[in-house]
Amino acid sequence: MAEPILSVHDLRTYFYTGAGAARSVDGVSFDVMPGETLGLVGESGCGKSVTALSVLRLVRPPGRIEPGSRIEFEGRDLLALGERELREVRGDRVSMIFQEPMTALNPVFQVGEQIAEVVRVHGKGSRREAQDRAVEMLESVGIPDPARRAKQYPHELSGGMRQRVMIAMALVLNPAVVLADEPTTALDVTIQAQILELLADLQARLGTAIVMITHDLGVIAEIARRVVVMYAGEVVEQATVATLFETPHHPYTEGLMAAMPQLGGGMDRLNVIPGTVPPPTAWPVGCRFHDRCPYAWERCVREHPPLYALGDGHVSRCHLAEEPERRGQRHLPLAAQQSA
Ligand SMILES: Nc1ncnc2c1ncn2[C@@H]1O[C@H](COP(=O)(O)OP(=O)(O)OP(=O)(O)O)[C@@H](O)[C@H]1O
Repeated sequence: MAEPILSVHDLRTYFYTGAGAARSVDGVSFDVMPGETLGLVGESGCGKSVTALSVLRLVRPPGRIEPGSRIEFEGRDLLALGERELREVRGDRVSMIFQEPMTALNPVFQVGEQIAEVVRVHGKGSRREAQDRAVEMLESVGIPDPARRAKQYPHELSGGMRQRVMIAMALVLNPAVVLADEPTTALDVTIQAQILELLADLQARLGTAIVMITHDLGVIAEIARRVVVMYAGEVVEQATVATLFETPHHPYTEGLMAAMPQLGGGMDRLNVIPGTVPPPTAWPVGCRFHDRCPYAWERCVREHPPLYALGDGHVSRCHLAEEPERRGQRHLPLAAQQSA
């Protein structure tokens, strides 16, 4: 079996705010294999973005990656690298695509120049070569008339085009891993499908591993092979996409699935998981999902579940792994529903 290209091990990223330590990422581990697409899914506030920012060490104070966390990339410990070595990895070997290209692109530079700059900063070509490379890249992300578009400013492009520019920028140095943080959320559905297709196509051509961060299981179903489900700063389930969709184990995953719009399902109200993600300064004791869980019992309030192995790499942070007969029964009042 191949070695992972990226290994995140027991990652803890805390923010030291006035309200106490926000344990936004709280012991997260997962591996990314070369060339694969791994989905990272969960509701807003579960710690997905902070996980990605931590991998690139872009977390700023009052945020801090806690001692004991380990991030290995191509066999090197990213958390031990000096600033210079880190800059060589960032953008070159590991890059990121952000949700909102308007904030990630510089409004006062032509888009071609911005892509060329990435090439130059990493010493991968002269000014001229970098510009040619930028135009080539714009063409490969499906931008028509790329030489002309390269001379335009971000505000002159549509949202979908800007996202293509971001993708071009993230891929120009042919990185081994791309962290894509909700890259299609701000786009309408048709453009969203085109961008996902583009990413899948580029990945097949370039062999890049993609970590696709999203709150949308539909996106995961379309593009990923394996999926990591996050809740309240932790991994709560991990499986192949096929296993997760056929036999989800964690009640949180079940809830996310029930909330997915069904094809042809009309305008019926979607099932939503009752309650909200608690603030990271006050994760519940026991299972962090217990007050929103349809099956929780006393043990869930007391005992924080470990990641139970269910076979074939499927893991779930739920005591149902040991007491499956409890599924379908509710033993505690559903606090969030009562207060609603
Ligand atoms: N700079 C910061 N200071 C304090 N808390 C922060 C900071 N950045 C993130 N957090 C907190 O960390 C938690 C996790 O945020 P994160 O953005 O990773 O969630 P997410 O799952 O990616 O959600 P979203 O999809 O909304 O980005 C949130 O509760 C957020 O408030």
